[in-house]
Amino acid sequence: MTISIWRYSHLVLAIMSSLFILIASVTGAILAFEPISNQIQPYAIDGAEDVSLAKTLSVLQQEYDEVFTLEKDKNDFLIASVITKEGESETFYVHPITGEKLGDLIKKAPIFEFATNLHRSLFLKTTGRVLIGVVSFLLFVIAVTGIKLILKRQGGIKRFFSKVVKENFEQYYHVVIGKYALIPIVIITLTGVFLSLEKFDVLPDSKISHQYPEQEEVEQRLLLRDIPLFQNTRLKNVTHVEFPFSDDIEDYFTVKLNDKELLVNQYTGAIVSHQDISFVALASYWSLILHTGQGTIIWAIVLLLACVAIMFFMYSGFAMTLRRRNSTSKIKNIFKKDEAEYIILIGSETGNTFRSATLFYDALIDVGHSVFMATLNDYSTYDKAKYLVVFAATYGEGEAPISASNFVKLFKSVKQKQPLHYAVVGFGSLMYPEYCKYAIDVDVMFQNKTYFTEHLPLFKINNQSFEAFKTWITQWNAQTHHDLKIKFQKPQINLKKLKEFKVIHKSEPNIDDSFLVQLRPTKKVKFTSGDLLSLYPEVDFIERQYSIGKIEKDILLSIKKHEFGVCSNYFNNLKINEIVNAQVKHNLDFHFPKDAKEVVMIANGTGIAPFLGMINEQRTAIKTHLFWGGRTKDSLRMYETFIDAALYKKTLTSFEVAYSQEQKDKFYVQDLILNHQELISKVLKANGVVMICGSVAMQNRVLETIHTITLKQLNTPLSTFEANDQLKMDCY
Ligand SMILES: Cc1cc2nc3c(=O)[nH]c(=O)nc-3n(C[C@H](O)[C@H](O)[C@H](O)COP(=O)(O)O)c2cc1C
Repeated sequence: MTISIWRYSHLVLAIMSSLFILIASVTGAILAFEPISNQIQPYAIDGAEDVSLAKTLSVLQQEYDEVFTLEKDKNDFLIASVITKEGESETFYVHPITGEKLGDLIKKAPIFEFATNLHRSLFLKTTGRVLIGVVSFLLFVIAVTGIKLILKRQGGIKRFFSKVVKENFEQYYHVVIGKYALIPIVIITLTGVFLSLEKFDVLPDSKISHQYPEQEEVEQRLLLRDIPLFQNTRLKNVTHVEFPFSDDIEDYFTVKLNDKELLVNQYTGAIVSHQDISFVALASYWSLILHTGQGTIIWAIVLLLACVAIMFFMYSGFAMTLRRRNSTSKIKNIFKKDEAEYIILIGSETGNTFRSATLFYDALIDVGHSVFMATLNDYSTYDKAKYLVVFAATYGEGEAPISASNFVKLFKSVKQKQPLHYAVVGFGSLMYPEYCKYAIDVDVMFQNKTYFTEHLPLFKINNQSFEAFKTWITQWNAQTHHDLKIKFQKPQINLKKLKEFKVIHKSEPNIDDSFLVQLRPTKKVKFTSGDLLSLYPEVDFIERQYSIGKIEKDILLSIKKHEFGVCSNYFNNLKINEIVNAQVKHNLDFHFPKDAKEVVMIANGTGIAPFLGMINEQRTAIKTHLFWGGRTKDSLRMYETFIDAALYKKTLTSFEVAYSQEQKDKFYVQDLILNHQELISKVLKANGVVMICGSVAMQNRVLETIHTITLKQLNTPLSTFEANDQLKMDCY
């Protein structure tokens, strides 16, 4: 619930101030170019910072008839105001060592002039300045609530920079960019507020006033270069020097340094008055630098990127809100709650779970069932229902998502009139210690009510995996004797992107109907083991993906033939030298981790293909262990040459196999993992990586086993290793 409050404030403030934030960020981005373009002007002199004030002042005195001021501008260039030997009064950039004129003062370009006015006051003078000040403050609050939301999402400060789960483009980049841009945005907005307050004289007065003690007349005047203060002061500490107005002993040099202002007797060089610059003046100085990027190209670039990030946040934030609204308001039931045989109830916070629920709803409707879909918060009695299916995400720390916030209460008070079959599908993320906790709680609630009978055991889905969802549909079909077809959106295929691959080898299907295909690209194609090969059969142009093992320059695929499988039969009927049109999709998250010390690979069935490539490709000294689960010894045969070659080359350290059908008691790859728990915990503890490829059912069992192992051996939940990017999975 707390998450919703933070998200709500974040959104409401963003909507309220969106137009102004847009103006401020666009103009801010333009203005960030001003310090950059100034800095590339040739007025900065190498080593000038360490030149003594004595040197510069005396050279100016020699070169010009009279000197009024020497000051550093916002770009850290030195400016002198003088009367030249020709009697001209001039102000220009000056060389600190030779005293020569370097150039005329930079004039502000009209675009920067315009952008500055719009940025500061929207051309509305005081009203505009107040508005911008308020918007700056609102943006500060938005950034702070954003940081709070990221902390909640990532699971605390320690995990702030750890991996972000990608559910969709906008959500992913909103969080990823947010992690890096929010701190600069907090700085920009706070300094913006400060600068606004300063303009309205709200801050304590920071003006310096000196006491002027009476000075005794002296006969001799020290040369400028002999005045100790000037000798000991480097230009880097000076901001402004004003020469005495006349030769009167009571007219002084006024020297402004970074942290103080001094009056210096022009005859004796004595410091007549010394005043420290106030905290407010110092804060004002730094606010201006941090807000405008004056004098530093790097910070100006950071400011520019932060402004661009704000514009992206506006787009992605609103896109996410629209998506959330669309998915929740999309429920358009054909049947009323008391007419339907199937009831689908959804618990979702950000709307993604609605996607799977809607696909299931459509599939049931397509085969002629009466279905009613609602949120868990709308839980009620259902007169004709026989099945109740819950799709529930988990939020906070194992808590209910917003559309299920009231469900527990309702469940206690609503009594169903007839017995119902139930199934719960949990949506969560392995990044969180309380993986799918809310769905687990809901499942237990059903178990404890006598009028509910379990139709399917609780099924957990990690990161909205579509492959896992399809596995659940297969289980549903088997249990219910349905043939539900999930209609997923056809990805847009660009036929031009398809490449040609020649068939080099194809094995005959083995005892499990699995076979190997070796393909060679006809032209140069970049790929590595773990990438995916996408095919779009002409029947439906629906994408089918296969995990690639790279053997030399060829692609090795391991494919299981399904009786009516379009693609698997297509592959099985291929002849040597035939051409396959397909596209390589890079799967960066499933590449071999070249910087890990030790790697454990776990696969079942055809999931071994990418690992066959990795163990043969790998040339580093990374210890690599492969665990594989298959049905019988015959199942392994076609992979043996690759495994033996890798063991011989020592690119594979160990290979362990679990056969489910070779002995009386079934033995699966997860049992094998349990038998090697010391190795698993040792690898994870040493920052090693565990890679899993194969069926979703195997993946779930293996993850449960590893979770038990890490809890027992390392007292750490699996989520810690997932957040640390030590788990790489590609399951289907
Ligand atoms: C702040 C936050 C907290 C989360 N907490 C958990 C959690 O405790 N357990 C879990 O399994 N998933 C957790 N998740 C992951 C969500 O359940 C997962 O992203 C889900 O797919 C979101 O579905 P929805 O878009 O329908 O709300 C959390 C996500 C966020 C952003």
